[in-house]
Amino acid sequence: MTDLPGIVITGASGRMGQMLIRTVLDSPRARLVGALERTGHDWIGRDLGEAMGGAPINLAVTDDPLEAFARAHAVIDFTAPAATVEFAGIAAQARCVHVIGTTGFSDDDLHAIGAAARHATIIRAGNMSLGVNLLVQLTRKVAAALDEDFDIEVIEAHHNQKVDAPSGTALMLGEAAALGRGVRLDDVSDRGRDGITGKRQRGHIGFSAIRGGDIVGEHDVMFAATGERVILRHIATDRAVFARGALKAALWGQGRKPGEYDMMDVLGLNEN
Ligand SMILES: NC(=O)C1=CN([C@@H]2O[C@H](COP(=O)(O)OP(=O)(O)OC[C@H]3O[C@@H](n4cnc5c(N)ncnc54)[C@H](O)[C@@H]3O)[C@@H](O)[C@H]2O)C=CC1
Ligand SMILES: O=C(O)C1=N[C@H](C(=O)O)C[C@H](O)C1
Repeated sequence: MTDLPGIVITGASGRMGQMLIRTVLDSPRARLVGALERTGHDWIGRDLGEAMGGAPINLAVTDDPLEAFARAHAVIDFTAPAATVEFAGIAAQARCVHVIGTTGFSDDDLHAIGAAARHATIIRAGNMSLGVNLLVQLTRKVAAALDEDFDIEVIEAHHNQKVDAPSGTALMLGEAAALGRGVRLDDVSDRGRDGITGKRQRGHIGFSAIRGGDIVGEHDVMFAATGERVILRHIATDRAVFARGALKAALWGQGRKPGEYDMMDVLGLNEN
């Protein structure tokens, strides 16, 4: 039992944090060794099981990442960009695998994470579900097969608490479409259309974001031509799909050499 990889969950009280804690506690392949929340949060110092509304599990929620990461083999982190950048440096010092599900990073944030990955095993993906990672591959293939007569639009829908747009998944899908077309997403991306936008430009990739209620996560990639449309779609109805993927990544990362990996590596979906 004690030989099982020890996992720390950051953002313990969050939507994903709680799902991840349940997933690790239910797993026969890992053990939960820490739960982290931000300083000042009312869960700090409380027993995690009780804070989640159940029986005590003899594990207190902490706000000290140094102390928590020191006893972990992996940290699973679905929090916010600033926190994740800080955790990347600390996880690298502690020599534990850092699984990053957080989205909404700036270019500077991504640069800092890349620097940490010189000394640490980091697995980062805007979506950890098997279905979305398959959809990414399909998107690249369809974009390569259909020419610019097909306008590409990425449409995503999420719950009303989400703070970033486009979603991390939408950006993964946009990158895949751009790769399939042999262009850079930055050169063809259309975001935030409003007002007199002018006609759509041929070859551009558009993004639209819907926010409402408790939508877990829905993504369409539309290829729209004159007279026909192809639509690739993924609908997540349960956050467990992300948590299972993240735990799989944490276990896959054990003993792996330092570097930045993604879920394609974990799932064996990378193609030559
Ligand atoms: N890659 C994937 O498969 C998925 C990614 N996400 C992403 O995960 C992130 C979190 O999503 P949710 O759980 O819905 O958000 P949430 O707002 O419910 O949870 C975030 C938690 O992080 C905590 N936190 C913030 N700063 C912290 C710090 N410095 N130390 C410790 N804890 C800190 C907050 O207090 C909160 O409890 C978002 O960026 C979201 O887009 C969400 C679902 C799937
Ligand atoms: O914030 C969320 O909830 C989700 N975020 C990820 C994203 O930005 O794509 C993954 C999933 O869609 C849920």
